Amino acid sequence: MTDFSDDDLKLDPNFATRFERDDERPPCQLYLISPPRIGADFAEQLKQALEGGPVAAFQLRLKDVDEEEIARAAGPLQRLCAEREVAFIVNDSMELAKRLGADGVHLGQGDGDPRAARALLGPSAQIGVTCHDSRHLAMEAGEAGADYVAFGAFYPTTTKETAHRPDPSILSWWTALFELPCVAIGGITAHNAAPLVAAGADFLAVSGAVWGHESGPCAGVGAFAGVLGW
Ligand SMILES: Cc1ncc(COP(=O)(O)OP(=O)(O)O)c(N)n1
Ligand SMILES: Cc1nc(C(=O)O)sc1CCOP(=O)(O)O
Ligand SMILES: [Mg+2]
Repeated sequence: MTDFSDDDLKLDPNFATRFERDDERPPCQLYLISPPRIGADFAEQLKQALEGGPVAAFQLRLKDVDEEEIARAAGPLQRLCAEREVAFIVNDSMELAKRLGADGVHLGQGDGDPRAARALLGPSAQIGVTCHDSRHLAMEAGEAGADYVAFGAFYPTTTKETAHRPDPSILSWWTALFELPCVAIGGITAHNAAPLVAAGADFLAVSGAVWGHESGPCAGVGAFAGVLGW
């Protein structure tokens, strides 16, 4: 692919200010991300979260946890998701996604090639790719067969150290040009999500605002009702 810089790709200066959601696209949906570490009661917390409102996908994102432990934790969570038709996505490892029979995998820039994931997981797997604040990375991911591209971190977050801070206009730019869904991630709460929805995010990926909600994860999901129009 031709190597454009992201500045080359900002062809229309109006993209910087055009925050009008394309009515042809499906409504923005919620994509839950697990906390980086979970306790024995997490299946109950996930159950409560899924009672709070419609959730399209759940990503098991455990950090500094041994793969066998992740596999043991996954079973009950995967069953809860299957019962509610919530896509169960594994973070980081296409091999673990294969082993668990997950619905898909989320790959960061250092987590492997989406083409290899497709070959391993098959045509129906949902493969997502982190694209930070880069139009170029997003187009590369699309060409490599990703099912969604993820931009972030839109807001400060304590869930993870982040080095990129895209402007919401990247979502408008993406949705004006491509049908492939885009995910917004990073520090998203029910209170700051509106500009991302207006800019065209197909999914809001959220962790801390749900698991850390003062009234629990059911209320944490429910808080998004207004901004997501449930
Ligand atoms: C939906 C979604 N978007 C981005 C990420 C971040 O992935 P990555 O860059 O690999 O960082 P880690 O999550 O592995 O710390 C994600 N997990 N999910
Ligand atoms: C996992 C992750 N990836 C990010 C990125 O920018 O790629 S930000 C992030 C953390 C998401 O959790 P919270 O909703 O608590 O901020
Ligand atoms: Mg990763």
